[in-house]
Amino acid sequence: MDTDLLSDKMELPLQLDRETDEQLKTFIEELVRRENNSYATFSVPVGTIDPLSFLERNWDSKTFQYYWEKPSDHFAMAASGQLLQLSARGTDRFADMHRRQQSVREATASFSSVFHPCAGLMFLGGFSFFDELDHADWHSFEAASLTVPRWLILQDGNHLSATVALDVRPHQTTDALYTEVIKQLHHIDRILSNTSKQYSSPGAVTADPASTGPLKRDSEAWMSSVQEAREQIRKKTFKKIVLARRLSVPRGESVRPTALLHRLRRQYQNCCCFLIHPPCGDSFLGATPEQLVAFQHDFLRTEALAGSMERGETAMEDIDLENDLSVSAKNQHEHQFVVRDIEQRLQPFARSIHRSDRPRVKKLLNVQHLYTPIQADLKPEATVLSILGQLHPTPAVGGYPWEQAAPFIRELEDFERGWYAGPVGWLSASGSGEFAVGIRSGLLSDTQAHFFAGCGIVANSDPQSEWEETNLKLKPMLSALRYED
Ligand SMILES: C=C(O[C@H]1C=CC=C(C(=O)O)[C@@H]1O)C(=O)O
Repeated sequence: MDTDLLSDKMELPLQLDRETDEQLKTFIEELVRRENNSYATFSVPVGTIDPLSFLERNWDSKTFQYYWEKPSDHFAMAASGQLLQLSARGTDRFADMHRRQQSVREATASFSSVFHPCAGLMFLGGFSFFDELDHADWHSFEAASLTVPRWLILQDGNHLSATVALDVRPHQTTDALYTEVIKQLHHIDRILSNTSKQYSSPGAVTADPASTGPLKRDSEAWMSSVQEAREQIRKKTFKKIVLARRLSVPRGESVRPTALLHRLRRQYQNCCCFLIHPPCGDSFLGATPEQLVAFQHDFLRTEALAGSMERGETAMEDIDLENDLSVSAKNQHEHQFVVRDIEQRLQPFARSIHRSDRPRVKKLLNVQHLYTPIQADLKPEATVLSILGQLHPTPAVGGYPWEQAAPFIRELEDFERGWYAGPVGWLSASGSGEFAVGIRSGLLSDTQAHFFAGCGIVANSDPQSEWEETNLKLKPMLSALRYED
C-alpha cells in the first residue's frame, strides 16, 4: 500500500501512535474510494496547552481567527484559518444558514481518535443584530456568517484535542490526502512546541488629556433619545426598548486582541469571552454575561438577563444594592418582558419549559443583573438555528413588542449596531451548539476601538441613571484596553 511507504518515510506527528496511524490510513483509503465527500476533519488528542496561547502564537490577521471561552466551565476553543465560510442575509438568514450547514455536514467525513461532541466538524461565527448588514464600519462582517476553520484546539476540562479540516479534491489520491493530513498535524505540533519566550507587549491606550473623557462624551444627545423613547412608551407605541450607545477611542497599534481576551477572561470568569476576526478584517470581541442558547440533543438552556445595579464597595453595600435591585419595580418590570417573551417564543418548539419563579442575581465585577435561567425539553424538529431565529433579539437587547420597537432603535441610535447584541457562538456536526449575546463587546479596527453598551428603557426609566448604567457596562472593555478615563 502506498501510504505504508509514505509513513515509513514521514515522521509521525506527536499526536499519532502507530495504531491510530493505521486507522487513519484505512479511513483515508475508504474516503478516497467512496468519492462522495468534499471535506474531511481529523481530530486527535494534544498535550497540555492553553488554547488562547495557541491563537496568540499563531495569530494571522489575514485569515479567520476565533476564540470562545467560558472560564468557569473550563471550556475553551481557539481556531484559525478558513476552510469554508457560509453566509446569509435577510429575514430568512437563520433558515438559510441551517440548510447550508446541513449540506456541508452531509459532504464531510470525520476521523477522530478522541471522544467529544466538538471534536470534528465545527461551524463558528455569528449574526448581526439586524437582518441586513451593509455598513462601512462593519465592512468585514456579514449579516450571518459561519466558518469551518482549518485548525481548532478544544479544551473541555481535562479534554484537549486538535481538529484539522481539509478539502477532499476530486480524484485526489490516498497518498496526497494522507500527506496533507500529516503535514497539518506537524504544523500543529510545531506551534504547540514553540516555547519561545519572546512576549511582545500586549499594548495599552492612553486617554487624550485634552478630551473631556470618553465616558462623559455625548451624554446630552443620548439622554434625549431616552426621553424620546419614554415619550413613545407613554403613547403606547411599544412597552420597552433597548437603546445603546457607541464609544470610540483611538486604538494603539500594538493593542493585541488576544491580550484583551486574556485580561477579560481573568476578570469575567462567569462570562463568555469571545473573538471573531474575519480574514483581513477587524476583530469583534467581548466578555458577555448573557447566554442565548445552549443546545444539546433535545435540551435547551437559555436565560433572561435584564435589570442592572452597580456593585458595592463593601460586602454590606453590595448586598444592599442586590436587595435594591431585587425589589426595584422598574428593574423587575424590565426583566419580566424578557422572561415572558422568551417563554412565548419557545412554546412552539418545546415539550416543556422550566424556570424559577423569581429572578436571581448574577454578579459581575462591577455590575449585577437580574437573571432567570430557563430550560426547555424540545420537540425533535427543533434545531439550534431554528431556535436562534426565534429567540433573537430578546427584549433584553431589542424591545417589546419587537416589531414596534425595531424602527425606533434605528431612529434613536446614531451608529450601526453591526454584530453588537447579535448571537455569537458555535455549532457542532452533531447538532449541539452554544450562542451568547454579543454585548459588553467592542470592534477593533486598525485605528479605532468602538465599544457598545445599552440599557432597557421602560416607562419610568431615568435618563441620567441609564446613562450611568451604560458607563458601568463599558468599563470592562475600556479597562481591558487599559483606557483609563
Ligand atoms: C444591552 C445590554 O445589556 C442587557 C443585558 C443585561 C442588562 C440589561 C439592562 O439592565 O438594561 C440589558 O438588557 C448591554 O450590556 O449592552
